[in-house]
Amino acid sequence: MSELVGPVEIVGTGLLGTSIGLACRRAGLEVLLSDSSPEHVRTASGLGAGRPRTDDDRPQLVVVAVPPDHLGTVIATALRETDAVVTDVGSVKSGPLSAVAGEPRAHRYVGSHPMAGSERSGPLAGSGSLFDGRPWAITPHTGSDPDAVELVEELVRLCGAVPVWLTPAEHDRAVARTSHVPHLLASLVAARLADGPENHLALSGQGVRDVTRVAAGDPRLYGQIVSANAEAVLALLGEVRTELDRVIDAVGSGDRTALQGMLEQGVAGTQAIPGKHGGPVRPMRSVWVSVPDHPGELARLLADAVASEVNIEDIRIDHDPGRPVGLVELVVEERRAEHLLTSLESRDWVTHR
Ligand SMILES: NC(=O)c1ccc[n+]([C@@H]2O[C@H](COP(=O)([O-])OP(=O)(O)OC[C@H]3O[C@@H](n4cnc5c(N)ncnc54)[C@H](O)[C@@H]3O)[C@@H](O)[C@H]2O)c1
Ligand SMILES: O=C(O)C(=O)C[C@]1(C(=O)O)C=C[C@@H](O)C=C1
Repeated sequence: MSELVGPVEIVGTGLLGTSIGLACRRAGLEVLLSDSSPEHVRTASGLGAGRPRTDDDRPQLVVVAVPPDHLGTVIATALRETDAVVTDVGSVKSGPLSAVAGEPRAHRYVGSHPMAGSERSGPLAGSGSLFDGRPWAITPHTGSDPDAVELVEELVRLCGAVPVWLTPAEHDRAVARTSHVPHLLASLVAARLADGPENHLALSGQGVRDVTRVAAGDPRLYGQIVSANAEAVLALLGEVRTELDRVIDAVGSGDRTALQGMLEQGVAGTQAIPGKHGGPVRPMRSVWVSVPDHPGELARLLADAVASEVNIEDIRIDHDPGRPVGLVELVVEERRAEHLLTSLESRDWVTHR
């Protein structure tokens, strides 16, 4: 049984690399940082994600967190220049594997992919709690050393994530469905807003923000991700095209039954997404609270929610700078929502039922 004692080297100190560095430091491991941008290494070090790697360092585990186009080269270099186990966190797994397959050192390589991130890039977007409770795919290849797989599993658990084992090919089909096609469709919807008249855009509510958030991600990064998974993405885009034609027909002909059938499939899709911790979906409900735009009010609301002994599963803040009051959405288990509402109201919060 291999034990992760460090040092852990992180190549690529952007959003993902810095977040992993912070999580490893939190667990007391020594973390070595490198990046083609010295400025990113400086920033990540300053944030407490580790220290710059030197030539004398001997990492136990190398985590490659560079953009997809560079993964293969950087993984191969790490295998050649160290004795370490090497993993990467790239969003597509077949490409990096084919870059090292057949190499004598490939037994030390185990691919992985945390299903956590953000529409932001770079070290300043990093967070040590990014992976808490999130699925993190581990995708060993047939030649992966079992000790190397165990070490990567330890990294995943140490970062607070939940390991999910898949083959590289199955992983790529899975993320085409859960990440890459959703991203493309979010971009298509968001693009319809770019030149929208101002008085139309003034009516942007939470719905359009929910549907388009990921579309703000770096186009260069997502261009590389989607291109690297073209086959699986294309198969699903073909399905979407067929369905889009059906929607156009149903709306155009006023076929309410067909339209409703399509919307019902959408409801079924949202219900198929597992709960945050990987278990079955627990019904959730949003509790809306008005929060005055004064320093400390949000902290007071959260303290009152904690005092109500209700677990907050998610929180969103809708704050229009022109308004003196922000609207905070607390997402809680449905069965606890009424208790939270009553408890907050008894503490003089204005809720929206
Ligand atoms: N953004 C997400 O939500 C997310 C989530 C899971 C996995 N990923 C994957 O993680 C990887 C990193 O993504 P990110 O969002 O952290 O990107 P990022 O742009 O924030 O960081 C990438 C870092 O890699 C550095 N870099 C680029 N080429 C390099 C090279 N050849 N050698 C060393 N450093 C190099 C860049 O300077 C940058 O600091 C990608 O492969 C991506 O597919 C991203
Ligand atoms: O939460 C987000 O912002 C993300 O887009 C994260 C997300 C995802 O689609 O779930 C994006 C790409 C990664 O490869 C993994 C995770």
